[in-house]
Amino acid sequence: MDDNMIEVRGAYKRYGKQPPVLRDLNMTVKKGTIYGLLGPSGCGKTTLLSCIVGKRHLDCGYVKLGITKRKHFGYMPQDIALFQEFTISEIFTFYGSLYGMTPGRVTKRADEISLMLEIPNRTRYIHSLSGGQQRRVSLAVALLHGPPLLILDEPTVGMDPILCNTIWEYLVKLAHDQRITIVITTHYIEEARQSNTIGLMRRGQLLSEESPKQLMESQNCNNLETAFLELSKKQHDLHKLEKQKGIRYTEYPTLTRNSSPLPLESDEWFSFPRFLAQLTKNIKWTQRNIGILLFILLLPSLQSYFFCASFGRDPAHLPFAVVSDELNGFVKSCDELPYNETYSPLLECNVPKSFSCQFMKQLGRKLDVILYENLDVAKNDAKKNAVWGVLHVSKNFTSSIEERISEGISTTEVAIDQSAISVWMDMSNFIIANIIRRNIAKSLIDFLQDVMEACGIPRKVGDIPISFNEALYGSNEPVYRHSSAAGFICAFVFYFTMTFTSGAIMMEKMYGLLDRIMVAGLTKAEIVCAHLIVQFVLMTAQTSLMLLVLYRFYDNPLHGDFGLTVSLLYIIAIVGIAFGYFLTELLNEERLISYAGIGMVMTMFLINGTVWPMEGAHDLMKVWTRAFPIVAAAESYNSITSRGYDITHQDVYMGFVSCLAWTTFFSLTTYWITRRNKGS
Ligand SMILES: Nc1ncnc2c1ncn2[C@@H]1O[C@H](COP(=O)(O)OP(=O)(O)OP(=O)(O)O)[C@@H](O)[C@H]1O
Repeated sequence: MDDNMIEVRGAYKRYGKQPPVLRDLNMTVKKGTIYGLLGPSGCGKTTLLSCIVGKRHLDCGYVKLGITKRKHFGYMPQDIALFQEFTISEIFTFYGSLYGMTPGRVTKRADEISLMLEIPNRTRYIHSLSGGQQRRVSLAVALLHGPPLLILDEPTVGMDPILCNTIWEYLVKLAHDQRITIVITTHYIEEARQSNTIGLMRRGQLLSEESPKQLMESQNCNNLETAFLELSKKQHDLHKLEKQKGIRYTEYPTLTRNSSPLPLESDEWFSFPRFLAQLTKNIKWTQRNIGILLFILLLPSLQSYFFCASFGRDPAHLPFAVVSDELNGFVKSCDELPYNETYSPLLECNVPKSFSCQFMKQLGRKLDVILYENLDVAKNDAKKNAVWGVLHVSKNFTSSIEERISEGISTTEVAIDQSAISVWMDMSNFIIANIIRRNIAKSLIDFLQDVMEACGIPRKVGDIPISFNEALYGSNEPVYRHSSAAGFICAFVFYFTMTFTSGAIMMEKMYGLLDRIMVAGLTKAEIVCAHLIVQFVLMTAQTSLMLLVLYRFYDNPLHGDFGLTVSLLYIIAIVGIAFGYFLTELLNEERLISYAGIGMVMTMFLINGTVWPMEGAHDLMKVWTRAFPIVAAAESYNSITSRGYDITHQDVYMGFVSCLAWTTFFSLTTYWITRRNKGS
């Protein structure tokens, strides 16, 4: 190994169940040399490099390196892998900090490399550069810290020949003067003439590893293209022969996943300067995307406002038809009554002239009463959805009610029938139908109490004989929104943190940014901590605004300890973050993560009591849904805010326990999937 910078022996690698990409591959790269790795598209060059830099595990075999630290790599991936919202200078500063360079050294190196690579003004943003310019910046990042080993995946694609030549001259000089080892892949075979060694790769194997001169001599030709063609033909003929003889090409070794260790052990698990570089980058990214930031900050409070302003309020202005036979044929409306009161011989007091008018007066406070003359026309309008229903009062309503009051149990059958109000209703909307029924019943009681009062009888006599005392929890006039608020808040805090986490991670993952910064030495712990800090600042701002809307601007109940309430929200946010990480590892595709997130939050709304109390669910559902993330937390939140319970109450602490359990589950599963993915 002393002389060698890279040794790959017996390397096998495949993705899932697909045919192997590397099979029994051996490779040797000498220190201080340029190794040109050539081969057709899809032959496995990038896969081999990703195993060398430790992005992936080999299935079998090993990679040995002559370096001991990640920052000894200078890695330029095939993708541009640069943060688009940053300037060239900021990119240099970021990577310089990861590599532990002083600001002065970063500037000095950046000046040198920028000159050689003709990098544009360093105040320019990456997104404003052409593809070729971005590629040059990407190469500059790999060269920045002057590492002893450079791994460059197609650095010259899309560059003009003069610049390509300059780059090659520079690389040759690096290898010769500074004994830097360079592995470079390229599709331009002739370009690789300047390498010390050329590895020709085909179908997951190296066909040869020789100097360009030896290679051409051994294949009796004077250019590398023809040499590669000759070797490919020989490999093809050999396979054909082996096939004819019934020899199987190579058995794929039976192995367990991740059976080969990564070539470099991780650096120290946490370095403060690296963490600070990542944190600064995250903060800058958030500042640069002010639109997204405002959206993230304001959406929860806006949703809270929509929730409070529209959800759970009693529906108002519901049109309802009334047909009163008392009026028809006598007067057309209550306003036309010649006088309001009359003496009732039965009750022996002055009572309203028409009880149906008195009843309508009460009903009109709760519904939009529309008086009809004809019952059929009213019913027809109800069928046409013009009114929510029809209420019919008989001709002798007033006298029969009087009889019911005065005669009590001796009331005649006729009076009982004629005092009954008939109703036909559109029952298609559960909530509206029940509210109307409640309003009609309440109006009748209020009207009867009015009559009692007119006759000097205590109003109470007209009430139903149930006394609803002061509510133990909540109010005697319950508001539907209050009972849904807990489920709403918990589900939203979970969803927003999950979305922000998965969005941030996927943004870095998608363009190879995450791989690149990890190859540069950043550890998962540093990435997670830097993310958590930004996430917690945002989450604090989001939650404060949300709480302000819910509890300051609107009267949602908050009877329990405020500190406990906020602690619960933070712990729910942690579950959201853990779930966000879990999804990014499990699904690895933004679209699928969005579907999963939306699916999860919709399910939550259905089973955490936001839409309907779970007391109405099937017995089996009641049991397992309690184990679902955030359901126990929503119950806990409701118990704290509506009932004022403290942490010693089972309903409260079970919410915390459930959140901790789910966080642990998501974290461990994410860790396991991450390790598994490295092997795939
Ligand atoms: N993450 C992945 N999952 C599944 N298959 C993959 C993955 N990455 C690469 N492959 C497959 O592995 C094979 C080798 O790909 P690789 O990118 O290593 O080739 P390459 O020689 O670098 O190609 P190119 O020169 O076009 O970049 C290809 O068939 C590719 O489709």
